[in-house]
Amino acid sequence: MVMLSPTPGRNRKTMAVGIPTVDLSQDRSVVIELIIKACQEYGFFKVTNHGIDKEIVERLEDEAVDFFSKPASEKQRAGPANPFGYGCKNIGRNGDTGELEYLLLEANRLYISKRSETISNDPVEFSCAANDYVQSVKELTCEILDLVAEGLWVLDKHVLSRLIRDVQSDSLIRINHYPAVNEVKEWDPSPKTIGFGEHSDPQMLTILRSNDVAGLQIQLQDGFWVPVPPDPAGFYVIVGDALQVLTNGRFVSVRHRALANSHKTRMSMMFFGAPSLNTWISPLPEVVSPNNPSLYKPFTWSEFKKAAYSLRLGDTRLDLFKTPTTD
Ligand SMILES: C=C1C[C@]23C[C@@]1(O)CC[C@H]2[C@@]12CC[C@H](O)[C@@](C)(C(=O)O1)[C@H]2[C@@H]3C(=O)O
Ligand SMILES: O=C(O)CCC(=O)C(=O)O
Ligand SMILES: [Fe+2]
Repeated sequence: MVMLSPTPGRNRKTMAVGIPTVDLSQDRSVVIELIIKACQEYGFFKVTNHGIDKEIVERLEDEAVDFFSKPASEKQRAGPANPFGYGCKNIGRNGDTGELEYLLLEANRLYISKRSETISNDPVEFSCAANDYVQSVKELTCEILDLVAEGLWVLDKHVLSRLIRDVQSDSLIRINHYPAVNEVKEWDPSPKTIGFGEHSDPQMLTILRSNDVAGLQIQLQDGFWVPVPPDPAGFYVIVGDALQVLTNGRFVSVRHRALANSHKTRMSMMFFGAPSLNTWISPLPEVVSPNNPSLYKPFTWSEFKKAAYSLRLGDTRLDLFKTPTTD
């Protein structure tokens, strides 16, 4: 990873850094080592040679382009997002806003089929595209979680992926659409229209894919923001709060944000891998020892979600679940 000096100019807190990239076709032991390192240092990496068919991605992307190009009154039929459905500018229930519109859906087959009726004039087409995409990215999530378990020397190699494969899994899919900005102020060397404000994802793992328009940034542990170059052929992997807890803080849930100051429309699709609502979340026994006691109180995914939804987007909700001795 090459570290360059901070970008000169007014926005000093942005830095050009190479994003860790994992070619999944490499030798398994190499892949595991790279993933563990990236999750510990950044909570973020890109995967290439992931095996997901380009056509599956493009079908959902085309469906999303059709949806977002509809008149506002038609899109509202799929909204308002509370939290699921079509949302415009409002994020969550506590006053957060951004320069975007989105579709947020539960990532299960029946739910998507039902919801498709308000999203598309051809609900079967939308539903097939979304369900095929979910199935592919869910498989990728599980593959990565199995590699993580192996890399952490966890005895039950599928302990993490089983949570996502569970039929009751609370995983979500989100498609964000950031409209093009007509007028980028020429005099401003670092325009910063916030599309989606800084936050960490509450779930275990997020798989993000975008079109070829920039905007995503991740925050390093020293506070610097790093722009992530868009790569429509790759997928970005984001460690979420739940995986930070399961690994007892060895992995970091990375803070990230999306800027919306491009002349071109940006579109991103996220799969948020989460366990079922009644799953207990606490560090895996293999990452806890007398020298390394649990940093978090056990909680259910439902309790954590409730806390997340009662807070603002940028709040560090994990603070509420730390064991008293760690403060
Ligand atoms: C402001 C909020 C939006 C959010 C729920 C929350 O209260 C805090 C977490 C937010 C977030 C961030 C990652 C995902 O985009 C999301 C769907 C999630 O699970 O947590 C959003 C929530 C949302 O937009 O409903
Ligand atoms: O749209 C993006 O690129 C990021 C959005 C995001 O982080 C989210 O929806 O949780
Ligand atoms: Fe996010």
